[in-house]
Amino acid sequence: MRFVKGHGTENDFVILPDADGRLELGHKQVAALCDRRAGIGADGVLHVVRTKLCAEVADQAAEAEWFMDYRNADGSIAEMCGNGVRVFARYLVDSGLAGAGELSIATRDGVKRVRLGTAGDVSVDMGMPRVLGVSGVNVNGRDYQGLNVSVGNPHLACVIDDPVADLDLRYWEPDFDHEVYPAGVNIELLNLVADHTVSMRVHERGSGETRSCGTGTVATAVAAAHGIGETTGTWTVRVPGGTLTVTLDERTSHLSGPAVLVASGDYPAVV
Ligand SMILES: N[C@@H](CCC[C@H](N)C(=O)O)C(=O)O
Repeated sequence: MRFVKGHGTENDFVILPDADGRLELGHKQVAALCDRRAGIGADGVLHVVRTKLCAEVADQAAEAEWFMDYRNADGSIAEMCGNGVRVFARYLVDSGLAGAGELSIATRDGVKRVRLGTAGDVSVDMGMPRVLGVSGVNVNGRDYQGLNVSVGNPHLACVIDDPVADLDLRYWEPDFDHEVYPAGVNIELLNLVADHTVSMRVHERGSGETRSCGTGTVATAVAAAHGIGETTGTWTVRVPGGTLTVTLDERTSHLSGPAVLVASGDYPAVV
């Protein structure tokens, strides 16, 4: 099975080209591919398949030839992945499946418009994030409150006073409100570190702590802006794997940053 490996600010993905929709990807297969010791290793899988072949998104086929069928490292399915869609676009262009410049990609959260810049950056129109209320989470005995933000997928973004760099999240099993988040949640913990600049750590649903999360940085920007009484503006979000830029306006949000392909090869079998 052919694969390509890529990442966006070290949120890393196994890309599986499957133009004709022949691959049958189950939870176990995805988890085996993403295993960092026994597999290729990644935070998730980007299955590249023609939109018209997938019933769940076939209505997007007129606008977007390719569907980003995203899976978390544990094999679970998510609606959207902000870094994933940027890496997916990089793959389509570098492999000749799409022309450079702007392109549309089908996702479970609808068609996303992506633009490849000349300096290696990839930007995506993430749509209008929705603030759904407030909720709480316990981190190693400390209770934090945050904003419940939908960026197509669910987030709890908490502005906290404790420095995020000092948090020990190695054995953390997020303790969140299951009535608010019946399908699980991605949790962002953030500090304001300068004007419109935040440091963020994230625990992703289905993948654990990752070094970056695109939808998470959008939720983070929304929560940070909310904390200072704003709803629009440009935010720099520092994550363990690099830096992303989020712009919020009255209609939508944009996410921008690097997206690179680092390896390709043949994987012997999908177990
Ligand atoms: N890393 C992604 C988000 C991937 C999906 C998430 N774990 C979920 O289950 O909702 C991003 O860059 O947005």
